[in-house]
Amino acid sequence: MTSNNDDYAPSPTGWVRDQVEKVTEAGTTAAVDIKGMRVVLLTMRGAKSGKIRKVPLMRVEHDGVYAAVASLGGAPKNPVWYYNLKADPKLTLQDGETTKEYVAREIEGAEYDEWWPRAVDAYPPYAEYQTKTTRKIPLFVLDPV
Ligand SMILES: C[C@H](OP(=O)(O)OC[C@@H](O)[C@@H](O)[C@@H](O)Cn1c2nc(=O)[nH]c(=O)c-2cc2ccc(O)cc21)C(=O)N[C@@H](CCC(=O)N[C@@H](CCC(=O)O)C(=O)O)C(=O)O
Repeated sequence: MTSNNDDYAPSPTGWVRDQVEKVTEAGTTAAVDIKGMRVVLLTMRGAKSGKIRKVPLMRVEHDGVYAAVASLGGAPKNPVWYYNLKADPKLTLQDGETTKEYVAREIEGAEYDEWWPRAVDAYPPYAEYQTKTTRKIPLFVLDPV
């Protein structure tokens, strides 16, 4: 997946766009946090526009494996990036200064039940978000390429 900037489409959400800019300028996701908790930066392809989309998420990692939580603060609908990854699961994830390629795989059942507590451990507000919606917050495991 190329990431030449001419087809990069910044987030329309100001505070998110600012965090992406800070990470890009500093060259590390350590430049930002949410309530002191760590953030990773996903780069993926827009499902319809084909543009490059950069999506910061809370850092959820276990034994070197990352997960992506499509929480959107417990909103009734999935974030749009969920549909990007369903359409094209190839992405890169930047953690600190390191960026690697992954393929996103939505998980369910026992694997979901294994990963949900890890997500809540990494960012406790996820538990509250899940109480705010009947939508089951989707989880992706990111398999290294
Ligand atoms: C606002 C919308 O964003 P979204 O994809 O719904 O994602 C919403 C949020 O999840 C996203 O902003 C996250 O980065 C917010 N966010 C987290 N969001 C989470 O869901 N979970 C997190 O853990 C999380 C942590 C986090 C930490 C720091 C930070 O700065 C932001 C964080 C958006 O960008 N819309 C664009 C379109 C985006 C897009 O991908 N369009 C597709 C079309 C897709 C389609 O229509 O099917 C395309 O380009 O083709 C627009 O309206 O122009």
